[in-house]
Amino acid sequence: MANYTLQGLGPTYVKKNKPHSSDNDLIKFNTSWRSIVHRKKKRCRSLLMKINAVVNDSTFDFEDSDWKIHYQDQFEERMRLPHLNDNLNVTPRQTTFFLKNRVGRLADGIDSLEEKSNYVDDNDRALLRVIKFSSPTSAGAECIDPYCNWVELWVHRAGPRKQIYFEPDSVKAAIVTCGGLCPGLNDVIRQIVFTLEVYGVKNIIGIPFGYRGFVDEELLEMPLSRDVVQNINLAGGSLLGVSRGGADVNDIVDRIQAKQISMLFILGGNGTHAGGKALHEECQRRRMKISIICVPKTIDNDILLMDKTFGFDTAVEEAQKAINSAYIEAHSAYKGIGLVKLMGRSSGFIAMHASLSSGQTDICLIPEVPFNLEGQYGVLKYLEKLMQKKGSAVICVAEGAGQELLQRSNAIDASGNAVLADIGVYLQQKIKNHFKDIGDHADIKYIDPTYMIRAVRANASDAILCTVLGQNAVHGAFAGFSGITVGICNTHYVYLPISEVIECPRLVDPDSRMWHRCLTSTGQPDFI
Ligand SMILES: Nc1ncnc2c1ncn2[C@@H]1O[C@H](COP(=O)(O)OP(=O)(O)O)[C@@H](O)[C@H]1O
Ligand SMILES: O=P(O)(O)OC[C@H]1O[C@](O)(COP(=O)(O)O)[C@@H](O)[C@@H]1O
Ligand SMILES: [Mg+2]
Repeated sequence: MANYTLQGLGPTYVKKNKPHSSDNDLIKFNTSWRSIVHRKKKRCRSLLMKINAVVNDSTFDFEDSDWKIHYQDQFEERMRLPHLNDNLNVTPRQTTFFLKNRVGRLADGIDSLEEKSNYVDDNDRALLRVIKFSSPTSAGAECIDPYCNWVELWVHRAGPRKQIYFEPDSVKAAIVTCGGLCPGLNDVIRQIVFTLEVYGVKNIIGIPFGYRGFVDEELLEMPLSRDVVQNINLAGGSLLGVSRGGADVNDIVDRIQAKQISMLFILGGNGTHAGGKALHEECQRRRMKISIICVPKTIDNDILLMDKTFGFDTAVEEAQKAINSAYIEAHSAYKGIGLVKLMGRSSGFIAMHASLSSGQTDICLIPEVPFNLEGQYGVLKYLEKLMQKKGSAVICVAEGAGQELLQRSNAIDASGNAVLADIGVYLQQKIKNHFKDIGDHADIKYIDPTYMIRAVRANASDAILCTVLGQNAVHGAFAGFSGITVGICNTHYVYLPISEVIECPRLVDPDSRMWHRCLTSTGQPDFI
């Protein structure tokens, strides 16, 4: 039987034998596998891409009875959490974070307290993925080998450890919030401060306006305590302020050294995480005893490996309100079309989820799915049909959608992110002109709720997520980790190395069940 090689994944998959198959089956199987692989390779949108990156540059022989073990070993190595002990000789002490249980009343009327062992062991793990796909053609399948064998992949469980690597008395902790706003920033700041104080930390500061707050002499650090942060979760925004762009890594580390910061909590998205990783590496190079812990923040939900980022749920809830308004406007107008543009520079999660939750979107356009405006199968023709059939229509478009239709400016913002052309205004104009050209009437109501969906305070579900992430960030720092981020994977809270979550933005997978559910709900066809 011929050997065959599956390429294009980074690693080379060598299959020597396939039991119970003819060579013809092999070729067919190979082709379908390859096409899946190619579709997935183009965009770094799936867990599979992440997993395959694990075995980059290596050849996997799936005939080797131990291939799973090798694969898992490499995965474990990749998910290993950087620790202060990697290049410093630091000894731990017993934790100062106690969970006390009231067990009874003593004779003198005083409660007796018992310390419970509710700590997380460094060897505790959470399962990264939980579906066992029986074939590469199963919807949304993420397979490692051509037969889609089940491979358990574990990541590190977050939480308080019995041993800690800092004396709380001598800790100076700093918090900084970078990038754009996101609901829940204040909730995370608040929980970090609370938890630090429970450990016994007294010296806590806030760095104003993102990374630039380290180096701009005019920006003063803000002392933080339970009293200061007590009610900040009642408002949106960030107590500390945010910014894009900013400062040189070396300058920031100089300032960290000068300020004698020993724990740094960085709240931000993929850009911020890239900065956090660079800061961690520079601090390591200088052999500084500092824990740098990131907390992923973005309404776009574009961070790899995690179920979701905080702020996303709230943003979707707000976005849904805009879609509801667009529907009411469109439905009440004579031949009304409601058009809503939502954030999502490279990922369409907000548009997809808001369309699903509102149930009122007829057309959802996201950056991950190309579409034509003109032509027999284009959006405009479909819109004509909708108007004839229903008398009104609602379109939800993500800001990064259809950029190829627009003139690019090559402009970038202070952080180096591309400044996108306005697809909302462009669509509004195109629709208006189209209906005029065909001699029909269309009353377009355009809503751009951009900043309204992220300036609000966190909803209940995000507030809980922020609480857990904020607390776990502090536990991670005391456990001596540095260069890590906190997240939620399959409903469990975990620590991940920063490098693993920012290789590329997480994207909506057009082959996923979620996108297909969105299509089922809107009823829209392919626009290609
Ligand atoms: N590759 C990088 N290395 C170091 N710092 C970065 C990098 N990318 C972005 N930053 C910094 O991180 C901060 C936030 O980045 P930005 O992309 O605006 O937001 P987000 O973190 O939400 O993606 C900015 O101060 C920016 O200068
Ligand atoms: O106007 P700003 O502050 O640059 O924010 C706009 C950007 O905010 C986002 O919603 C989120 O971006 P970040 O995750 O980088 O903060 C992008 O989709 C959008 O392009
Ligand atoms: Mg970003």
